[in-house]
Amino acid sequence: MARIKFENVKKTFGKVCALDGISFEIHDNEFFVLFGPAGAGKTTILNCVAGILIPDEGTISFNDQLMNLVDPARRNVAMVFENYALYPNMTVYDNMASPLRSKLYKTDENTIKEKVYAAAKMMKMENLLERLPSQLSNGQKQRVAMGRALVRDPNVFLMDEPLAHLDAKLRNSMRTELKEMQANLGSTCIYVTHDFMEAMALGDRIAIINKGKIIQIGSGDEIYYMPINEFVASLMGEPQINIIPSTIKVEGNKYNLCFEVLGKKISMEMPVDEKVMVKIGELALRCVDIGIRPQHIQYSFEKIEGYFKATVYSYESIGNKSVIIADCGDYQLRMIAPNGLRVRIDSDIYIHPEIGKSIVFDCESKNYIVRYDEEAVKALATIQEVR
Ligand SMILES: Nc1ncnc2c1ncn2[C@@H]1O[C@H](COP(=O)(O)OP(=O)(O)OP(=O)(O)O)[C@@H](O)[C@H]1O
Repeated sequence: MARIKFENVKKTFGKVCALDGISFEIHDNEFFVLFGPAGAGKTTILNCVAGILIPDEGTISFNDQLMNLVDPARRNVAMVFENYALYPNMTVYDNMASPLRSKLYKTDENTIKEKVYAAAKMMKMENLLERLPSQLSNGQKQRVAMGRALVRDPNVFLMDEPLAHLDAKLRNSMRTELKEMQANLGSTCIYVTHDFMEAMALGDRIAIINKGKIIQIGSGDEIYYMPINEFVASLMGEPQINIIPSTIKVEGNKYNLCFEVLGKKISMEMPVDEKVMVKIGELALRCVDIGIRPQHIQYSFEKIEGYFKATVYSYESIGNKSVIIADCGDYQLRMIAPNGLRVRIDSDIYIHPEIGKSIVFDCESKNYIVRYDEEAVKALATIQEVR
């Protein structure tokens, strides 16, 4: 298994800059997730590790050994793709055995049998070995593709959205199996996904990629609770974080948060949190974006003191819960609600954001400034690292 290091790696395709001088290091045995929007550069990173692409600039090394010019076949990486890439006319057994029968890894048939059966056991598909790919479900095909990667002892597993084609239930169970498998093998794994839940569930660390740049690297909790900017905050969370453009008015030792809802000025006293107050004072903050997760917005359909009035824009189920979106004028607020409520679109809704759980962003640069309970969140991230 390997430590993998990128230093100032740049890769362009004509005028498109797919990787814009990125640097990062993946630890030995780490499950490292690449997470970001379409076209961010995630697959290009995998292809550079595999040797399918050669960087224009910068270096890639495995365990401090320079890899830029090493042939893909000699890098000993195992790739698992979204489209499985199985040989249609070979049985599951032969598909799984195929890497060990290649010229480079030529292995005797007894050893192949041992390895194929061990991988089949791990992927719980011993009963499928005689079937052809056409006789398998999508989930089973994906297991074969993983099993085929497992028969070798690769430096690194590269997985490009391997669960994307599976239904939600299977995706959940495969997620758990994948994590278990990786822990058992003690392997380095680079995993690309668009799915926030998958990134959180699998990644020892997550790298947020956008426009060929690494925006933030950290544990799921670290990035979720302390996103470096509003872009990262909006990627990390479903439904997306709410942003309320606000100003801070200081009256004596009171800090009031002022914002508009449907043309009406609202003022809420900011709860006292030493770190937040010190930052506001130090930076003389006046204009901020307040980030609040949907689960931290209280609502009622009856008037309540301290709640402000907005209008219901939509109410939609997202599985085992629903999301109410309220129209507040220049912006909308998302909040979590149970399924099965009788909610009328355009009706009044009374809202109370829990400012004491919010994140404060700079309204111009959109960068993170401070959050409530920052010390507790940092401690949580440290506990994770120690684990
Ligand atoms: N062979 C290529 N020729 C031209 N442009 C390419 C090529 N491969 C990738 N690109 C461009 O490089 C950028 C990064 O692509 P990449 O596939 O790495 O993104 P991604 O993050 O994996 O996206 P997705 O999540 O949609 O798969 C994109 O703008 C893409 O269009």
